[in-house]
Amino acid sequence: MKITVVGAGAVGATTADNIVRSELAEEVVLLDIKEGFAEGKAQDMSQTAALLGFDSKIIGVTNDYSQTAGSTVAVITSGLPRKPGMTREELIGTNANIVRNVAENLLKHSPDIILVVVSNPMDTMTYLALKATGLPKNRIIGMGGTLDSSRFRYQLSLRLGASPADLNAIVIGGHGDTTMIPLIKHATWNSLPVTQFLTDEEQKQIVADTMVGGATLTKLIGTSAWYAPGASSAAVVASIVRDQKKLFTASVYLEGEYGQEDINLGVPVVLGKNGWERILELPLDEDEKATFAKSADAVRNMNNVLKEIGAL
Ligand SMILES: NC(=O)c1ccc[n+]([C@@H]2O[C@H](COP(=O)([O-])OP(=O)(O)OC[C@H]3O[C@@H](n4cnc5c(N)ncnc54)[C@H](O)[C@@H]3O)[C@@H](O)[C@H]2O)c1
Ligand SMILES: O=C(O)C[C@H](O)C(=O)O
Repeated sequence: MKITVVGAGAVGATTADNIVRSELAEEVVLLDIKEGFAEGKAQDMSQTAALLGFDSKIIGVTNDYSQTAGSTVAVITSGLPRKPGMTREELIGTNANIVRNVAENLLKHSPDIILVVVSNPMDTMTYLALKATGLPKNRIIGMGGTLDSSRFRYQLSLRLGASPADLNAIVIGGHGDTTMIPLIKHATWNSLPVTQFLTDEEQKQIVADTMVGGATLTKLIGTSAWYAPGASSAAVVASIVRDQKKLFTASVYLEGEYGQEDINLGVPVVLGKNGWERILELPLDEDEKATFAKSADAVRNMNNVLKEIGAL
């Protein structure tokens, strides 16, 4: 099996590193547009094999899509990251054309490919990849909710003094500072509702800190994060290539689910060898439904920009 990662920058390289360490495929292809960059990163990672004991091969290529031929999955991380003070949405002008071009090139060489889109603004980039390639909806997956849910579990773990692994908590909606929806009423600590152990004030703070998780790191680091994004992308790939049927929040094309049409938005899905295989409809209360509809409106406005800038 072959897995391709496009973009050998912070997130792409970390994703590839997690994939080879976990031996998710015999061959991993890392592709970047910058001459020699992916080759260098791939060589560096290959030199950890003797220490870490993995057998996966990783090769780096400069914009040569013929080397990606026959990939089962590709993760698209190419494009600009935000700088402190920016929103993810401000990246659309540069990233839309990059993502469109990359998705089309991947498909030319791997007609059965499943695409995992990471580049921001992620929900809109996922929608663009779907519309540009015409791939069946189940084979286009936006990675954002998996990361946001992991950050949500981190925030809960800090307040509760609990292990993040004992916490079950998901974030649905858009992958934006104001569009994500951490579902605290549905979150559990080994099946006990976390709301039993937290004041209203604490719950509000956890939700707010989760929503600005990416912005907080961008301010601290000077560019956006990569360790948790890379681990999240690799976890999504693992569930697909190992047919694990794990439940993740991912940005998928909605056709009536959650009251939404013609939009990619984060909802709980089962990920397996066919891509996203099933959407789980959660029983949302009226407040949550209204917040989800508002999140959809904001993402739809971004999708409309694709036409204005000629990307769709
Ligand atoms: N969805 C998420 O949860 C999530 C999480 C983190 C980052 N991101 C997004 O991922 C993207 C990458 O972030 P990063 O920190 O790795 O940035 P980065 O600048 O470190 O890496 C991006 C890489 O893309 C490459 N690139 C640009 N155009 C290309 C093209 N046409 N073909 C191939 N490669 C190309 C660049 O040369 C660069 O190496 C950003 O848009 C960022 O906002 C999303
Ligand atoms: O915050 C960003 O811009 C990058 C990414 O979407 C993240 O959440 O880390």
